[in-house]
Amino acid sequence: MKICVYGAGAIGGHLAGRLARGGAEVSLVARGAHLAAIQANGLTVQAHDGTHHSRPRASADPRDLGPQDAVIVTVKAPALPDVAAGIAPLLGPATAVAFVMNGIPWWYFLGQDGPHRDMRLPAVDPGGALESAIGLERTIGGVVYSASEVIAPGVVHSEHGNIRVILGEPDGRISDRAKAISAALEAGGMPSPVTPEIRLEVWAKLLGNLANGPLCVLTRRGVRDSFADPLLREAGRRSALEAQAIAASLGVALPDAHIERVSQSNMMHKPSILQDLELGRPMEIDGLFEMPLHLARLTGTPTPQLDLLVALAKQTARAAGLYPEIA
Ligand SMILES: NC(=O)C1=CN([C@@H]2O[C@H](COP(=O)(O)OP(=O)(O)OC[C@H]3O[C@@H](n4cnc5c(N)ncnc54)[C@H](OP(=O)(O)O)[C@@H]3O)[C@@H](O)[C@H]2O)C=CC1
Ligand SMILES: CC(C)(CO)C(=O)C(=O)O
Repeated sequence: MKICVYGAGAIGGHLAGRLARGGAEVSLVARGAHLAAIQANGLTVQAHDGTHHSRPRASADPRDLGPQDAVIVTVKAPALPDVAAGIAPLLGPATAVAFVMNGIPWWYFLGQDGPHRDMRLPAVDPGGALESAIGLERTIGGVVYSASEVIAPGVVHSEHGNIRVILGEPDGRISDRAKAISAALEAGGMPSPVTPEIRLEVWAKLLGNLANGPLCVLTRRGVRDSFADPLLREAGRRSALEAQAIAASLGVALPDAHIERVSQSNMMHKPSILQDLELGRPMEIDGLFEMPLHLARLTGTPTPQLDLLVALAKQTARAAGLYPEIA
């Protein structure tokens, strides 16, 4: 299977390494020193099951890579407009595009029954660029569990954990194309269930991002160090409860076990949004923090703690020049 990973940093690098290990014809779009290192020395993934080395085709320019069976998009949300502008050369008539990222995805309400059917989300798809360039028909949703970091150009480190990539069609069908991507990932050692309920999985993951993300941005420490303070662990639990209430207001019922799971977390890992702050990269505030709160306001769900923590995290991001100032 011919698969291109678009934005092969921490997560995309891990997935590209897994796909190569499983025998897929994998290529990747990356840039800068990371790309130069991959082109010169190959891609190294340090994971719980060993260190994997591969030599995927790599370029900053999708035109070098040509049409694919599938594209897996793993950029940070602020880079999505670049993907919309650049992806055309990778698309053949039947190319599927899986968005394997955190946060509320741009396609969330498209084709979904309910009061918000077909509502567009300009904060995560400015100007509808992704919808125009890719469209709902090609789109597969994705959720990834893999605490990862680019620790040196060309080298991705993944903290031991219950890694997986959950894939799901926005309309809930279990499609052959999702199963094919899943099989390619699993062949390389990445568990990859295909679910009929991808929106539930989006929220299950977001629960964790909202529980630890704003707090870790404020403490500037990883999850374990932040949650070492019982008061902050309890604050994380309350954020998760508020996120659970937003999901419920949209008809997504997350079991209480998820609250316990995220508030018991002892990950050393620094959430990727904190990695961005530390490295001076645009932060995924809108998809991960702001969009869920927008949906809370839309459904009249009170989120007093998240309102405060996200406002503080946004100030931190603004002060670092990594999130737009209030106009
Ligand atoms: N890291 C983690 O542990 C986890 C992350 N996630 C989610 O996964 C997604 C990806 O995160 P992560 O892998 O950490 O992000 P990274 O920043 O590590 O990876 C994204 C990569 O895409 C590259 N990129 C962006 N735009 C372009 C472009 N136009 N052309 C070529 N390359 C481009 C970036 O390059 P550059 O660095 O130069 O910008 C970077 O190497 C996010 O939604 C994140 O929230 C989910 C679970 C865990
Ligand atoms: C922290 C983690 C692994 C889960 O909340 C994550 O999704 C991230 O780093 O962005």
